[in-house]
Amino acid sequence: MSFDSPVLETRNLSIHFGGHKAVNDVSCQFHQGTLTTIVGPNGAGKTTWFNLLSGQLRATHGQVLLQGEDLTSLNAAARADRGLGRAFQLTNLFPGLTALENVRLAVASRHHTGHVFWQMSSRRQDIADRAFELLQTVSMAHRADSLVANLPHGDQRKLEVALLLALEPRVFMFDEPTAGMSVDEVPVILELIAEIKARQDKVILLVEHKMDVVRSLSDRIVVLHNGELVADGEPAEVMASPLVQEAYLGSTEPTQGVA
Ligand SMILES: Nc1ncnc2c1ncn2[C@@H]1O[C@H](COP(=O)(O)OP(=O)(O)OP(=O)(O)O)[C@@H](O)[C@H]1O
Repeated sequence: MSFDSPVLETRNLSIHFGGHKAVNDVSCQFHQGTLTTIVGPNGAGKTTWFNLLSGQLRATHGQVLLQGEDLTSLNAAARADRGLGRAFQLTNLFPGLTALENVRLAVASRHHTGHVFWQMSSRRQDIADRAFELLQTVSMAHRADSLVANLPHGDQRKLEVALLLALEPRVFMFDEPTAGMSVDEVPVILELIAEIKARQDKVILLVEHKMDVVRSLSDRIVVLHNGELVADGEPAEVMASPLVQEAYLGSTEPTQGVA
């Protein structure tokens, strides 16, 4: 593969529920070091398209390729193993474990650490150290021993990012990472995403309603409408398009609530 080859690609990706084309013929390429935000009105197909990428849903037709490998027939776990990492709005967290224990499990799973290795104290220390480091990365070290069930929503979302970082994916998929967060917490998550992007070695995909805050982060905006890709380009260009503002974003004010 050449340097310019896309890391992730969808080819004519589609899923039809009965006669309803929830995602229809979406072809897109994503390159290393880029952050793309996916927007569109409610029901446009954003989450369904994410589900098709991560393997929660199987395509009616079309393909998903990661670094040239066709993942279309693989399930979600196998795709995650290949490097497709998705934050799942808290469903990946174990509420009865502490924050640190959650991250430790993610670090151990990344390194396929089975029961025997888990017993080795040096290995266990490496995993614990890495887990604590990741908690620090998401500004959660002071919560290491808190039960996840007792954490505020914003802290749970930050923890979820730590879990994702632990898996060291090639592609990061964030579905509304700031949903339900307080005004104070939003910048923390955005800063984390900006840091991941700054490393220039990942692909980041974002579905996010708060376009005013993510616009500066995005290299590109893809607009879905009725399951189809209707605009794709640099943020300023896409957001300025009257077609996109009026027909697809439902507003002539591009700065608020457009996803
Ligand atoms: N399992 C399913 N069975 C039938 N229809 C579905 C299924 N999943 C999604 N849909 C339909 O597909 C369309 C796209 O839904 P999707 O949730 O992907 O939209 P979205 O752009 O993420 O919307 P929102 O911004 O409201 O989250 C909707 O019309 C939805 O009702």
